[in-house]
Amino acid sequence: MELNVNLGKDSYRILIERGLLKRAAKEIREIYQGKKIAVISDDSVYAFYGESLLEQLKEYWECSAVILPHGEASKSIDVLPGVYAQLLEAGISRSDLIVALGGGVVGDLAGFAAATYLRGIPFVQIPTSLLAQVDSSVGGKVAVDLKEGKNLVGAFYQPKKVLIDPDVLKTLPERYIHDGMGEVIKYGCIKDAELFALLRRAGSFDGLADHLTEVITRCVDIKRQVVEEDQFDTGERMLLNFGHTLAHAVEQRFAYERESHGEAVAIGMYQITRISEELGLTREGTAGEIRKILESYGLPVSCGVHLSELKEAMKRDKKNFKNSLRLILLKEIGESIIYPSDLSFFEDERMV
Ligand SMILES: NC(=O)c1ccc[n+]([C@@H]2O[C@H](COP(=O)([O-])OP(=O)(O)OC[C@H]3O[C@@H](n4cnc5c(N)ncnc54)[C@H](O)[C@@H]3O)[C@@H](O)[C@H]2O)c1
Ligand SMILES: O=C(O)C(=O)C[C@@H](O)[C@H](O)[C@H](O)COP(=O)(O)O
Ligand SMILES: [Zn+2]
Repeated sequence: MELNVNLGKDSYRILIERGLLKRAAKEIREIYQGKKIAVISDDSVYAFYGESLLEQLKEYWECSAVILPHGEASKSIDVLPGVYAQLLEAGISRSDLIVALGGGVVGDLAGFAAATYLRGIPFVQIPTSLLAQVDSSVGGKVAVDLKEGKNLVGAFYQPKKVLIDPDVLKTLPERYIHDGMGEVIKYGCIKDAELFALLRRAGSFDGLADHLTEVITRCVDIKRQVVEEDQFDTGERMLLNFGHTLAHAVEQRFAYERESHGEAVAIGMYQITRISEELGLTREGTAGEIRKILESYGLPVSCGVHLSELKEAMKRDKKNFKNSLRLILLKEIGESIIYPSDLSFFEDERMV
């Protein structure tokens, strides 16, 4: 399966195919004929796929590897100087290439390093987690976290190609299968009632086995369309942030150590829909449907925190405009809207 992201001079192809990782070098050769490649990965992913990828790449290029500890802590601004130093040490120049091999943490960090090192060098995404395959590897949002909030330093910087091999999900720990399903369910909620129904029928990730490539493709295709329409997040693209105003605040509240991103998005989607349904902004019964599907895919819907504890972080949401929050709400499953509001939408004493 092949999709083309049409963004003028920043256009690129996304390939989705089982076994694709085994011919990554051939695919990269189609867009890159330079001298050196630096692969950025994390220790867990590298242990499974790093050496065999480097072996392939070494047939054509001089290769080096930057290997970070796995986990969200590696997506910190404090990690960047070490990454830049290793790129310099390997002699990576503007005409060389970075390959991001890993989940969303690696993809976001390596993409931001690529956007900023020497004022920008090209990069390729090889996403290995479900979340990265359905969401983070596409669209060019690259970023690092600050202790004050998620993704607060970043750029819009598109990859030159995205290589998605669903076979690598066989080694993904169960927690991160669930985590990725948070974003998959998000796509159903905001834009694709049919996808939501398919997920509900399948009932669990194992039940989706026969549809996995189709589900990944469907999510990526929604993201492609949205990004083509609004690359820089000034309108339509904000819909992809459904659940994220609360999610990012929950992640920050526990210093990125407790809820994973997909878990926090699950909590955010359910809780904001619960409130908007109470306010009569969302069709009755929607929050219950979201809760049911999230739970069936092993995701949480609450985290035992008062909304008052999340407000400082929500003030830093990137969608905020002139002191007003822009919330993403559902009218019903499959139809989302941008709803201008303020912090009074979130009652201090409510527990989420
Ligand atoms: N840029 C975007 O548009 C975008 C979209 C969604 C999420 N994100 C970001 O993505 C990050 C979360 O990404 P994630 O959920 O992939 O987390 P992650 O990158 O930490 O990966 C999860 C865990 O799975 C391991 N792993 C990954 N692939 C594996 C594989 N195939 N086999 C074995 N282990 C594997 C990793 O080592 C890690 O321990 C968050 O920082 C979030 O903000 C960005
Ligand atoms: O691509 C987008 O746009 C998204 O909002 C996708 C989100 O799933 C993702 O978590 C993104 O990184 C959030 O962006 P942010 O601008 O809220 O930091
Ligand atoms: Zn997200």
